[in-house]
Amino acid sequence: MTRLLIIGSLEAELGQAARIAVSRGARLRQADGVTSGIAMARGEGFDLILCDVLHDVAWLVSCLEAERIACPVVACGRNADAAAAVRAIQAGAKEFLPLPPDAELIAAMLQAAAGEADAPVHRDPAMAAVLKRAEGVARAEASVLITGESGTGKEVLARHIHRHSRRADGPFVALNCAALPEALLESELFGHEKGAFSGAVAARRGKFEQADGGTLLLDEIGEMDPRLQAKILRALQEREIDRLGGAGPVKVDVRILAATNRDLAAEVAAGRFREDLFFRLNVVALRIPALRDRPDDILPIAEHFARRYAEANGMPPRRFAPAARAALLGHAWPGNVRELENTVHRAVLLAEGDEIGAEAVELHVPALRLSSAAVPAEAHPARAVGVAALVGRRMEDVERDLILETLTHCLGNRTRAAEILGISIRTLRNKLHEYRAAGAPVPLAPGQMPVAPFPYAQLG
Ligand SMILES: Nc1ncnc2c1ncn2[C@@H]1O[C@H](COP(=O)(O)OP(=O)(O)OP(=O)(O)O)[C@@H](O)[C@H]1O
Repeated sequence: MTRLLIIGSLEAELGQAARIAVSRGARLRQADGVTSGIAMARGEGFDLILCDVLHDVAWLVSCLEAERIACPVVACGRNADAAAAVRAIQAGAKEFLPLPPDAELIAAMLQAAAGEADAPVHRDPAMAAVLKRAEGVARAEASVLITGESGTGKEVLARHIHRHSRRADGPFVALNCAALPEALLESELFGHEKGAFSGAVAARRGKFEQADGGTLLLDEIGEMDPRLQAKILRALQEREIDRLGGAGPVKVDVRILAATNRDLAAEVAAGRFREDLFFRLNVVALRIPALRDRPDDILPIAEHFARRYAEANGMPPRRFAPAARAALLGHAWPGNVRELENTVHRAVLLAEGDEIGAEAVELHVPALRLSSAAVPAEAHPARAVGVAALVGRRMEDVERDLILETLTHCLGNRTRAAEILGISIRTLRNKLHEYRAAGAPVPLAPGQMPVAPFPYAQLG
């Protein structure tokens, strides 16, 4: 069920939108203004916020960002209000919904917000077996530990489990445990009272409370520090949590799914992960195979994304030419489905003609394999590589591989890659020039067209 917050008066057209949303199964809350809307969003989780452009959409988006409340905002307004629509999109709204509302458009929006479009696409027997097992355990209440390389679809599988569970009508809440420093992660998980620490200007419910009656996915759980691991264990055992600065425990009814690309058993053996929490989470274990180990999935998933990105860019759907299919099938996909998605997205934009040809399918040589025989294949992608695996390699090779891999991850976006790497754009460009001169494949910048004969041979 999609949890929808409407900011604006429900009289007239917005009320019509609300009725359509409810008839499509959304759970609706309404706020009269941005301030009361933010207060609600702090307390409960929403999948989508619909905000009338009569209110300050830019302020709404920046408040959500400042409070790290991840929720897409769709602005809506009367048809004639084109300037307001442009302003809303510039302010960070995901889309603009013209009023009076179109029922199909609202249905599509709700579906996208609920992540329903991302039901796992599959054809390979290896993946079918994982999904069958997942559906089998979905209706139980046990915790599930989902493992797999980065980008294999662990979150997609977690949503699938939620949808097949008895909690399907409750919220699905996901939190990436690696994305926040420890102190923030703690208040994000358990919430805090007003004044619990400097900067806690208002009380806030944590993810556990937001997920009450539903499912909480703790992504990248292997990155969580031991003190928080102990708190998670207590939440699992006692079914209650303590808000930071709170007066007493709060009961929560949450099913926990955990995901990691690490080998948690090895982390336990190394003393970095609590054994008791591991056993508690690992009641059911699901391992998603790497994409290269389920080759029959490659084309169906590629076709799925080709359709989706053509539609999103207002282009007609096109098929892959035989040579493009062969190229997709022949690649090792170290970045798994995420890499395939990015590759297809780019191919849809680059392809000219009636079919998507091989020249539009840019496959990056897996950076970590460029130079080193010392790094085992399963050590890819870079995030999964322990420092020990790098021993024996030259510093400048590791640096080059890291830079190229980061750039690939950012779809060639130099600014973003430099930001992630913590270097200046100028340094990045200089290095890319060097690599290109040495014959390494440098990913194109977005919008940069490849020149024959070698699509990567571009200025950095
Ligand atoms: N079977 C699939 N069908 C359709 N889309 C998929 C499938 N598997 C993954 N995706 C898409 O690939 C991308 C990566 O998936 P997801 O975020 O679930 O991976 P992950 O394993 O959780 O990654 P990470 O380890 O980085 O957290 C997402 O955009 C997701 O929608």
